[in-house]
Order: sequence, then structure tokens, then C-alpha cells
Amino acid sequence: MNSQVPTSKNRNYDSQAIARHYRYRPWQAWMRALTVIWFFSGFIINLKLDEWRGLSEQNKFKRASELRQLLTRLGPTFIKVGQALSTRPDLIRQDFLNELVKLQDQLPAFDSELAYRIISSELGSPISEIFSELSPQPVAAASLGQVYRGRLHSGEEVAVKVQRPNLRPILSLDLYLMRWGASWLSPWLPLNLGHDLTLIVDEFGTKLFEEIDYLNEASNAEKFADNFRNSSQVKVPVIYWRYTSYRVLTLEWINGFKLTDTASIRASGLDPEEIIKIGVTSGLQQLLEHGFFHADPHPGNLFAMPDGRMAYIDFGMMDQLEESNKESLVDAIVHLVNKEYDELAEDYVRLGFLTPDIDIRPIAPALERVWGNAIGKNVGDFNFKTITDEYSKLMYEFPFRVPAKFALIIRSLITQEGIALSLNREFKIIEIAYPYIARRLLTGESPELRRRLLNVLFKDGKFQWQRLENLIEIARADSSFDVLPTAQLGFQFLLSEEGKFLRRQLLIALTEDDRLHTAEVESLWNLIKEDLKPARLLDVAFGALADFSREGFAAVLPSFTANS
Ligand SMILES: Nc1ncnc2c1ncn2[C@@H]1O[C@H](COP(=O)(O)OP(=O)(O)OP(=O)(O)O)[C@@H](O)[C@H]1O
Repeated sequence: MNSQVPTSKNRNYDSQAIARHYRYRPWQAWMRALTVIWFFSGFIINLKLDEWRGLSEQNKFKRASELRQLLTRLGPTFIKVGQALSTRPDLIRQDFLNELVKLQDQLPAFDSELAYRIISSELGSPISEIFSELSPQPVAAASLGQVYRGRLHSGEEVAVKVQRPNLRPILSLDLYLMRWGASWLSPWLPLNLGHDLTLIVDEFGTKLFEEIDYLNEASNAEKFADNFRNSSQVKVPVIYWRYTSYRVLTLEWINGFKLTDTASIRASGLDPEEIIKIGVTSGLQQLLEHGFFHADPHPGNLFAMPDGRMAYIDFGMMDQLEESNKESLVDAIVHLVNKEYDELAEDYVRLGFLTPDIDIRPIAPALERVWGNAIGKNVGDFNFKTITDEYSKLMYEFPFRVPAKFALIIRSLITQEGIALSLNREFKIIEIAYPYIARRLLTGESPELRRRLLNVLFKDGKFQWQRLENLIEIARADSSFDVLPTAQLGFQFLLSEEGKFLRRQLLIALTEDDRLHTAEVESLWNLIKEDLKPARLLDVAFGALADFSREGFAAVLPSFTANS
């Protein structure tokens, strides 16, 4: 097979260039197409035979396992398709889904002699000049590449990831065939996906080509590391750019235990609770703060380090979440906490799960049912697996669809929850996630978050005392949450120019309906008074005031009095 498949700049996925290439090599396309058709027709015939003989139910697990093996034998593109479909309960039936989730991309390793030759030619030097040691066999083999353990002459221990040979031509040919198949199938499929199937293939191809570009993975790792630069809990391996190319990635070796290796984690005296907490909190930070998230956090890609930190590896599949989506997500969570299902349905429209033309009135009660079932009597009973199963049922009733980006997020959340459950059977994701969100809202470090908090606290122009109480109560479920610094931030905000609106609204709220709302204030006070011991309170008050200049007061006080 010709390895010089043209793509734009010979790097990015370009469906037109690939199509031009194979138009002049139809025999290659036909050979591969026949192989794929041969494999799939055997599988489909078996499914049909089961149906005719009434054995579908009896054989369903066997067939699901055959599907996984079939995809594995068809190679990297199909394994990746299987992995992508494993996140789509809206498209794939449950028994197949359970099997696809198992696609661990465990392929036989390719020859190490060839891998060594690739490393040497990509990096432009003999192996012995680059590494003082390099393992003779790979330590891991995956669908797209394999990894060696080595040491640089300067002494640093490294992981060297080498791409499978001829990967790009193999992926290009399969993507070409898939695209061709998609254009034929599109008109016949009764899918209400609202998409042209070829666009889906193109999006998949673009992601896959990004994933096999190790220079891109290296930049992702650095961006991710930069987002966590102030974290003492998250570790990202250093990239050795001098020894990195399109097909070879050299990065710091991580000494630690994979999160799959729960026995070693326990034996080493590490606290699984702490690791879980870092995992969930850093996952939420990626989604709701950085908007740049690791889309493949399976337990093999996460390490517990002996010093208590958690390390991420494998930055080939990352995704970006726009500001508006981040905000809508926070909204959705807040609406959930407050059991406001009408608003939640609107959040789904904004996030793309429902199209704007849909009548959302019947959806709100259905959502209430789903969340009521999933949460049960107690918020702590919630888990993502139950909720996605409930949603899968809802998808038959209402035209829900899962935007590709959220399919990745949902998979990532379920995986993280699964990892946490393997470390602690009693784990409740919500016990960490809710306080994190409540804390973020209350501390409102950024203007967007402060705006969000205001949106939460006011409904139809009215101050929602109950919501503030809910938030404080939830935030306090986390032992690291301290009311005082938050109160200090709130106090500073209230006195600032930006807090003008809140000052006025608070005064209106306090005197609403021509009465002083002392009962609400009292119940808030009861909630936080334990934390507000006089000595600490004074410290904080001085701290807040010290940051505030005399001019600051002069600017604020008149408006305070004017507004009141
Ligand atoms: N920096 C590292 N330190 C220690 N081990 C590593 C490192 N990088 C990779 N590995 C090992 O190699 C394995 C495969 O690496 P990686 O996940 O980056 O490859 P991949 O081809 O993207 O695989 P997958 O698709 O399965 O995630 C990891 O599970 C881990 O065992």
C-alpha cells in the first residue's frame, strides 16, 4: 500500500484529497471493501438466523462478543468506531454497548525491530545516541501505537510512544470507504439525527487524524499542564520535544500505579478516597473551568503517584467546550439542585440535546420522573450509570439526541465514576461534585461565575432565599469549604462597583412586600453561625477592609445610600 496518501499539508484529514487518491487506485478500495463486507455479512446473517429461529435473546451475549472481536480483527479504524459507538446509548442497543465498552484496543504488538527503525528515522539519530536504555519489548500495545520504557543520556526516565506503521494509509482507506458507504446509506436510514452521515464520518476522521499526530498530542499535554500549573495534586508528564515527532512521542515516565491496580494502591498506603477526590474535582475543573478536557480518561490513562498526586497520560483525544456551553452546564446542575425541571429542559435545548422547535412542556414532567427515580429519596443515591440508563429510555419517547461533544463528556463521567467505584464501593460522585459546584458559585472568582450566581439567586427579579440556603448547605458538605473566606469575597464583591446591582436587589429583597425578611435572614444565620466565631470574623472583616481603599468607600457609600 502506498504510504504517501495525500492529505492537506499531508497531515490533516482531507476527505477530497483521499477520494482523489483512491479514484485512481480502485482495486485497493475494492479489496478492502470486500473484506469488510465479508466480515460483516457473516455477522448479520447470524443475527438474522437467530431472529428466525427465535434465539435472539438466548444468543445476544454471544453475538455482542462476536461484534467486538469482528471490529478488533478489522483493525484500528473499526476499533475506534467501536469505542466511539460505545458512548452512544441513543444509537446502539444495550447488550452491544456493554461489549463495545470492553474494547480495550488490545492488539498484538508490532515488531520491535521495526519500531526501533521508525524511532531512529523519525528522530534522525541512531537509538544508542538518543537513549542510554530502551526496553527491548514494548510495555504496552494499543490500537494506534505502542510504548517503550527508556532513559535519556541525561538520566531522565522516559516513555517512548511509537505509531503503528502505515497507520495513515490504513485509516484513510477505511474512512474513504465509510464515507462512500455513508453517502449511499444516508437516504435509506430512518435516523432523525438531523445530520448528514458523511459529515459524521468527516468529524470522526478529523479527530482520528489529530490523534495520530503526536506533535498535536504533545501540545495538548502542555496546554493541559498549563491549566493545572497551580495544582499540587495533578501531575502531567513533561514532553521532550527534541525527541518528539509526528510518529514518535517522548515524555516523562510516570512512576505510579494505574487506577486499575487497586490492590497496589491500597498496599502502598495511599488513600483511595483522596485519589477519587482529585480525579472527580480535576475532571470538573476541566469541564467547568478550563473548558479543555481529557476525553479518554480510562483507568489505564490515570496513575496514582506515591506522593499522593494523580497523573494523567495520553492526550491524543482532547476536546474543547465553549464558554456558553460551560455556563449552560453549570445552569443545568443548579436547576437540578433546585428541582426546576422546566428550566432544565431549556438548558437541554441550549446545550443541543433538544432542537429549539420542540415543545418542551411534556418533557419537564418526564425529566422529573427520571431524576426522581435516579436520585430516589436521597441525593446521595445518584449515579451516572443509572441516569444514562434512564435517559436511554427517555430517548424513545422524546427526540433527544446526544451532541458528539457531550457523548465524550458523558463517557468520561461514567468512566471516572466507574474508576472511583472500583476504589470505593460506597463512592457517590455527587458528594464531591455538588459541593464543588456550590463552592465555585459562592466564591465566584470570575465575573461569569458571579453573573451565574446572581442568576441563581434571582428568579423573575426576586431574591431566592431558599436557593442561597441550598447552596451554602451543599457547599458545607465538603469539609474543605470554609464559609469565612467566601464571606470575605462576598463582602468585597458587595462593596465593589460590580456589586451595585446586588446591593440594590438585596435591599429590595430584605424589605419586600413591606416587611423585613428577618425569618429568612435568621435561617441563613443559623446555617453559618457556627463558622463565624467573633475572633475569626474580625480577622476577615479587617482583611476585607484592608483591601479596600478610602476612595473605594467614598465611591460606594453614596450609591449605597442613593439606591436604598
Ligand atoms: N508517561 C508514561 N509513563 C508510564 N507509562 C506510560 C506513559 N505513557 C504511556 N504509558 C503506558 O503505555 C500505555 C499506552 O499509552 P497511551 O495510552 O498513551 O497510548 P495510546 O496508544 O493512546 O493507548 P490507548 O488508546 O489505549 O489510550 C499506557 O496505558 C501506559 O501503560
